[in-house]
Amino acid sequence: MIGRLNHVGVATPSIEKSAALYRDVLGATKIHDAFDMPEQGVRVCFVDVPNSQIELIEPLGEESPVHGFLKKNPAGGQHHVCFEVEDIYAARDAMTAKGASVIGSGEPRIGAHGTPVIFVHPKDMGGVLVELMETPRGTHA
Ligand SMILES: CC[C@H](C(=O)O)C(=O)SCCNC(=O)CCNC(=O)[C@H](O)C(C)(C)COP(=O)(O)OP(=O)(O)OC[C@H]1O[C@@H](n2cnc3c(N)ncnc32)[C@H](O)[C@@H]1OP(=O)(O)O
Ligand SMILES: [Co+2]
Repeated sequence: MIGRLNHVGVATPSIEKSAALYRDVLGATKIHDAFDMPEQGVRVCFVDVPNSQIELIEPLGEESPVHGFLKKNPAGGQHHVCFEVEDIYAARDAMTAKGASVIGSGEPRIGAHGTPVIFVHPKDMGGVLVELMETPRGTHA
């Protein structure tokens, strides 16, 4: 069911500093402009790597889901992995049917690439927060 690894989410207290790390130390050549997603409580910046991306995420607002993570990991760290799926509703129903907890109401929300996403709780994913994202139309999974 899961398709391509779309991105690895990395929480950071400073997108600016983390972007400089990926550019100046790791040699990333394409750092996209950061943008706010108030409805998701994050500021986001994508760093291109061959065949995938790093998604730098900074908390936005007091209710941000990233706040708790940074309290435990003040320097930031690997936050989630995101896989592409063909049909987000079918993926959601499959997760629920297999006993994996879909976070929130279960209704997919629009993610950073403009397609619907869900999150599956780390307690059911071997300790890894898993994001499932519907593949943007016109691309392959
Ligand atoms: C959607 C826009 C963008 C995109 O790509 O499109 C993004 O990806 S934005 C990413 C930020 N948004 C989210 O992460 C939404 C889903 N996350 C959540 O709802 C929460 O972060 C949640 C429920 C995973 C954890 O909530 P909270 O931190 O309040 O819970 P606890 O601190 O009590 O943690 C419970 C339990 O889970 C472990 N945990 C927490 N975060 C992670 C993580 N990122 N990876 C792995 N494990 C995590 C935590 O250690 C606790 O474990 P325990 O053994 O019970 O101590
Ligand atoms: Co993500």
